[in-house]
Amino acid sequence: MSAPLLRVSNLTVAVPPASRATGLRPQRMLVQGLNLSAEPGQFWCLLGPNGAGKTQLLHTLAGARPPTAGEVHLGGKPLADWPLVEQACWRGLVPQAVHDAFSASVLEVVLQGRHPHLSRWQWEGVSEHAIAMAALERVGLGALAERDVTTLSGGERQRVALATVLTQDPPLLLLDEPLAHLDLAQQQRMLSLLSQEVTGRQRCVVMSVHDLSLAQRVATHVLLIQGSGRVLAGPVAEVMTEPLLSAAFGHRLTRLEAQGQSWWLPT
Ligand SMILES: Nc1ncnc2c1ncn2[C@@H]1O[C@H](COP(=O)(O)OP(=O)(O)OP(=O)(O)O)[C@@H](O)[C@H]1O
Repeated sequence: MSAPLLRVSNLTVAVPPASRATGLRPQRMLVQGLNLSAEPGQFWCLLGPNGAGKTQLLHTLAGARPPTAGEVHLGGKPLADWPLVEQACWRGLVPQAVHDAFSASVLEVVLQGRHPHLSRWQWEGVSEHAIAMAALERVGLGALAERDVTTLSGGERQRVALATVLTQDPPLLLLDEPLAHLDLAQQQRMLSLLSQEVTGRQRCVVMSVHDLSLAQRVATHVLLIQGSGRVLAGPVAEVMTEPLLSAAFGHRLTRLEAQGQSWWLPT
């Protein structure tokens, strides 16, 4: 049997204590003892209140910060054993916000997604341009290919970040609130695009999101950060229940069924 795409064993993610006057206090546990396996064709939504640890967990899964304890395996190999360039062929991370320090065209930025696939001195060629342009068309920004990326709106920049990870085309996509700046129509468009990647191309997505109704629509599996290091990981029907979500968010949440879909409302 082949190794899972992503395997997390006994993972702990902790940050320094919240208050400065706590020199001797232990670290604050965001995630403690997490185990999970994620496979191609699965769409994981990462849920939890503000400050719960979604970003820290995604960055740990991406290898952008070391685990406090435990291990992350990618394709059967510890993350730390992957050379960085090969790691980038396996997983892509779209951070919550991107700050562009320099002017560059939108196409140049999206083309960076191909860099892990090129050898050290190789320039992007016709096929790299075609892949990058196709990704830009998919996010509806083909017409902005020549625009300076620093002139984009927040929602446009977020779609450029998605086009970049589509151009990178890793089997595992780690996305930190990729819908946050998008209007309702663009949210639907990007979600169906990501679902196509999962169901049509057997990619695996792990995406943090605050809109529970959107999560319910696409998730096959859910990671729910419950506080004090507890994280529940499992199939969507087992984790997205009224008692579990209400307890995690500290507010009563109700699921309504309408138009063949589930809608989550605070009550
Ligand atoms: N270097 C650090 N030192 C101390 N605390 C930190 C550090 N980095 C992150 N934190 C804290 O860790 C917690 C988790 O942060 P994280 O960004 O992962 O939350 P999140 O679930 O993504 O929140 P949001 O929904 O608001 O984006 C927060 O309380 C944050 O203040």
